[in-house]
Amino acid sequence: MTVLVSQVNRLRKMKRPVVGVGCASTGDTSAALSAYCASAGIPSIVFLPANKISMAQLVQPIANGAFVLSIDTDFDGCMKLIREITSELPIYLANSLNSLRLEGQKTAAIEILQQFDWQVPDWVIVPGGNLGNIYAFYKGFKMCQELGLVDRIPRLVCAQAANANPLYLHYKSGWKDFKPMTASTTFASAIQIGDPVSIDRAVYALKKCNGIVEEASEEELMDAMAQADSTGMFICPHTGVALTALFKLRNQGVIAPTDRTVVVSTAHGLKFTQSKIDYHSKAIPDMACRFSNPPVEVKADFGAVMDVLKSYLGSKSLRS
Ligand SMILES: N[C@@H](CCOP(=O)(O)O)C(=O)O
Repeated sequence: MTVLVSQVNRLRKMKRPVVGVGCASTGDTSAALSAYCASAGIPSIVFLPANKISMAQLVQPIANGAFVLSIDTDFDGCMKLIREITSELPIYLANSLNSLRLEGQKTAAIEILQQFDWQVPDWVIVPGGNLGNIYAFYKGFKMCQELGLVDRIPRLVCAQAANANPLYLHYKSGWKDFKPMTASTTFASAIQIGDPVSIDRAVYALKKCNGIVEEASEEELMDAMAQADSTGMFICPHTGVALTALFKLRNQGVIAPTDRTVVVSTAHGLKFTQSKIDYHSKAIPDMACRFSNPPVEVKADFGAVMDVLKSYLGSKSLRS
């Protein structure tokens, strides 16, 4: 996002008619846009689907002084509106159909290679909603290959929530006609997108790298998130979707035990505390919440606390 906002800053200094920068968002793009615009002193305008993003996501553009429109539609409806509005008003569109976003996003691929000392991973798994990221990763890896920094590129996996899986269905149909859909509610709310703007670029990227598309049910993604958190991470539900893809592809033998695999994590878990609390309280209808860790309620009494602790420690020593 800083690449795009820096460019807008430059355009404004050249007296080009850009009054503000706008985006439709499921919560993360809007946070980044409003922060960088606030820093640069540029007005930001964000279109958000009403009641479909977390409180922690909503508060960021509000706090950063963006003009926030909470619109009674889903992300795809917001996206359609912002495209129409930005073609009428001098507002610069910041969603990932803008190639400046992709230029910034592709640096994640370069960082992966650099952090692996230019050893190419075998697989990179990326959660997919509006689908700018999956194309940007391909573009970054391809650029490094063309520059001679690496001699091959990884196979990419795009991971979608089963409730918002137009790319997955397209892949499973053998890349026949793409059918946009109305995405259903998913805990992976940032990828609750049925009509992704970068569909053509994503398909191109996946074909070029012999890529795969996987999907995760609500239970699978929440279980994966809880399992990851129990190792000391604190991931978002979208990363849970990507981890599910890893589990599935390992189980199918597609990804081998020795394959070096990167799972891309796209948001901080603290943005999604409500769904984590609901999971650990087993408060999600029709979900077993197999890895839940509910808090134990106990009286403020020494004996009562000793009892629950002894029982807890006993279960631990039995296991070890
Ligand atoms: N998940 C995104 C959706 C918009 O995607 P973009 O990459 O086109 O900005 C968000 O957080 O808003």
